[in-house]
Formats: sequence, C-alpha cells, structure tokens
Amino acid sequence: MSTSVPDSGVAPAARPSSTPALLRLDGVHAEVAGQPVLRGITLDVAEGEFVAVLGHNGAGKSTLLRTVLGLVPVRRGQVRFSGDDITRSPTPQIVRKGVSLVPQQRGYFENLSVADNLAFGARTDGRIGLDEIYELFPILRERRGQLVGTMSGGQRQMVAISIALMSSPRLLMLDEPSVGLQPNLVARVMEVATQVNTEFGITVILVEQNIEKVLQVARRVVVINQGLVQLDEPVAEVTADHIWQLL
Ligand SMILES: Nc1ncnc2c1ncn2[C@@H]1O[C@H](COP(=O)(O)OP(=O)(O)OP(=O)(O)O)[C@@H](O)[C@H]1O
Repeated sequence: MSTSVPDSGVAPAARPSSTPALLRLDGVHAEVAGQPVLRGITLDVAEGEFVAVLGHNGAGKSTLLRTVLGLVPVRRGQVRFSGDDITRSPTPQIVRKGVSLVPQQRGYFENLSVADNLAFGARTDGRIGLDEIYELFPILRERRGQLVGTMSGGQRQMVAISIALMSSPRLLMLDEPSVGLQPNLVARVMEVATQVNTEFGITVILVEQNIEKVLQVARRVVVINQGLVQLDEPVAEVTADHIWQLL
C-alpha cells in the first residue's frame, strides 16, 4: 500500500497503467483566493475507471474537479485529456472534449422546467439523449414540465446529474452528489453513478464523504491531503479503517 507523507511536499509518481490515461494531471498547482490549494497533484485516470476522491473538508477536492474543467487556473503543472493538453483551455472547449461536472451545489436552473434544464445540457450528436435520461430517471419524464425549483432535493440532484450526462461526456465528475440526501436517495445516486460507468462506459470521478458507500461503488480510491495525493489504491486493497485514519 503506498501512502506519501504530505508535508514532504513531494507528490507520488503517477500510477503506471497499461491503458493510456484519459485524464492525466502532472504536478498540478492551483490557487483559490490567492491561497495555494493544489500543491502538485499527479494523477492518471484511465478510460472506464470509477475513481473515488476522498479528503477532509478543505483538502482541495472541489478545487481539483474545477481545475480539470478549467474553472480554476493551473499555476504550475499540466492537465491532459485524451492525450490533449487542456491546461489552459477554456471551459466550453473542455466540455466539448467530453468532460462534465455535477457541481456540489445547484447544478441546475431553478426557474426552468426539467425539460428546459435538460435541453440546456444537450448535445445533438451525443450518445445520451432524453430517452436515455428518462429511462435512468423515470420521475423526470413524469415531471418534465415542472419547475426544478419546486422539486425535492433528491429530484433536483437527478436533474443536475442529467444535465451533466446530456453532453454525453467521456468523463463525469460528481462533487459530493449525496450531500443532504436521505439514505435511500444516497443509495440511488450511487447506483446511478455505477450505471453511468458500467452501462454507458463513462469514466467516473466521484468526490464523496461517505467512505463506506465509496468502497461499495468505486474501484479505486484517491485521498487528497493538503493539496497532494496522499493515497491512491484499488478499493480491494484498502479498508474503511485505513482511510478513516488518513482523514
Ligand atoms: N470562494 C472561495 N474563497 C476563498 N477560499 C475558498 C473558496 N473556495 C474554496 N476556498 C478554499 O480553498 C480550499 C479548498 O477548498 P475545496 O472546496 O476545494 O475543498 P474540498 O476538499 O472540496 O472541501 P469540502 O469537502 O468542504 O467541500 C479551502 O481551504 C477553502 O476554504
């Protein structure tokens, strides 16, 4: 099991992989509000993987996802997607390449109907369209005319995930999608993340606080600490206790 000491300031080398990386971060540094948050993140994610990212509050998990999408500028290091250098690419271009993010809060328009929200994320040439979304979330078909602002927290989260899926991404990044949801909805969100990965073949990066749930659905766990990768292991090689000790 490989762990690195975060205060050594040295990021562990990228995990060697036989499959070329879909996403590759190489020594990525980024700042938020003038403060360093990512301090040299090195991470490879292969196509088809389901990677969970854990870390204590403020560790830099959301910043990591936002940096991949170009919403936080990279100060140092490089981000590659499908072999292309996207380090300084504008967000719309990164989205067009196939990266999608379900943000931690309000990844939808409250004053628009479900159908209009879905149209916002749609891509005409994509593999995922309304039929696929309504099959995944039948409740959204029933409520397609309803304003999203009048729906429950769980239903809104389904809309947020659906908007992200409507761009037919190759990489779907979910930022704590189960926060504030009741247990049966948390289970449903995890199930959807798994379906997206296995049925649509979409690579998934899931930021999540619920370690037990993560170990049930992800196949690889990455722990971020002080802006560095502290642990990067297949789920089969870690225990919840071990991860708890790191957080
Ligand atoms: N808008 C902001 N203004 C100032 N500081 C911010 C802002 N957003 C994030 N930060 C700081 O950046 C650091 C990393 O935040 P980030 O949201 O990436 O952490 P996180 O690991 O996702 O945390 P959480 O689990 O609480 O969501 C934190 O110290 C946070 O206080």
